[in-house]
Amino acid sequence: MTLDLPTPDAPLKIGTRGSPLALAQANETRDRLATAFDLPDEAFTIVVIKTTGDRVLDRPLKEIGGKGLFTREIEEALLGGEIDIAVHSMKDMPVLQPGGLALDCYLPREDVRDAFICPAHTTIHDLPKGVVVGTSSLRRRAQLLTRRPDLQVVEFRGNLQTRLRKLDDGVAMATFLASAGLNRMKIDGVPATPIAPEDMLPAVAQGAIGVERREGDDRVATMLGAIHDIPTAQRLAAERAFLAELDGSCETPIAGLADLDGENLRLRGEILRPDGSETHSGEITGLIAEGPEMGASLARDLLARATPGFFDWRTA
Ligand SMILES: NCc1[nH]cc(CCC(=O)O)c1CC(=O)O
Repeated sequence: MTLDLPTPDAPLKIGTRGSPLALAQANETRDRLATAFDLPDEAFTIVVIKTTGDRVLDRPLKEIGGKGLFTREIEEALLGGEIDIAVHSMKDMPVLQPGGLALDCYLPREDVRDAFICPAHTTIHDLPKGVVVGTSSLRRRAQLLTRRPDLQVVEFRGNLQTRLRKLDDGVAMATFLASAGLNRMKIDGVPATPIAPEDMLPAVAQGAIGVERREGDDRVATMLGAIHDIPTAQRLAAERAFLAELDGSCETPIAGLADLDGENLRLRGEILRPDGSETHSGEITGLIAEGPEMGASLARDLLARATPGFFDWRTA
């Protein structure tokens, strides 16, 4: 069977959000496919799609709510045939995809760590008492307040460039960003200090890019198979099973990270109250193949330790 490869006249259409980070991820996907199949860049087109999350910038993410805030419109374009593949930050992806779509191609994972962004200090412990830190992530807010309950947290929406400008303008003294985003955009001069996972456990799937396709699109499935990274898939299988058992999404204070060591996988997980007043963390190690069961089991273990009302804020 010969693979019907895209050409400049019939290019493969790559759907993505329009932020600089999303475009860097789409370009990386294109470059990997072009290299794998020895194709020119012109055999691909990048189609930018605006999502609800991109459109609504004046409200906190948790208020807009709903799953797939950054993905729904892109998935609709995929189902409608306007694009052939969709490139996503796996951190933003719900654990289940809509019917008719498959998300089983992952690029090699970038740095998983959060970075502390602050011109004046290198760790959260050096910040003066009571100063303002900006973040729109409930997880980072809760993890910060666990360690520094004296600090003030303000909502920080917008892409990386917008957030850095807010620091310059003095809206906050520090913020957090995923190291992966900084590395992928190759921007220099950002006052960033990576934070060890022991000090701040990252979000489930942080640093991983997933490429989604239509179910049954065998041509695209074969192409994506050539750029798929199995270790990343093994780690995400455990992390996303952990998330699924907690019924969480990107905007709940949940952290999880799997690492591989030979045949073994170690999964660390953490759940928090948004104000940092209660956290439960744990870890589990086993065979890589058992990652999904380990994820579910660690989640149940943490849930069993949560005091009554731990998750009530979600429906409040
Ligand atoms: N929720 C936004 C989002 N989704 C993925 C990344 C970073 C890149 C990644 O984790 O792969 C970011 C921004 C950030 O956390 O700084």
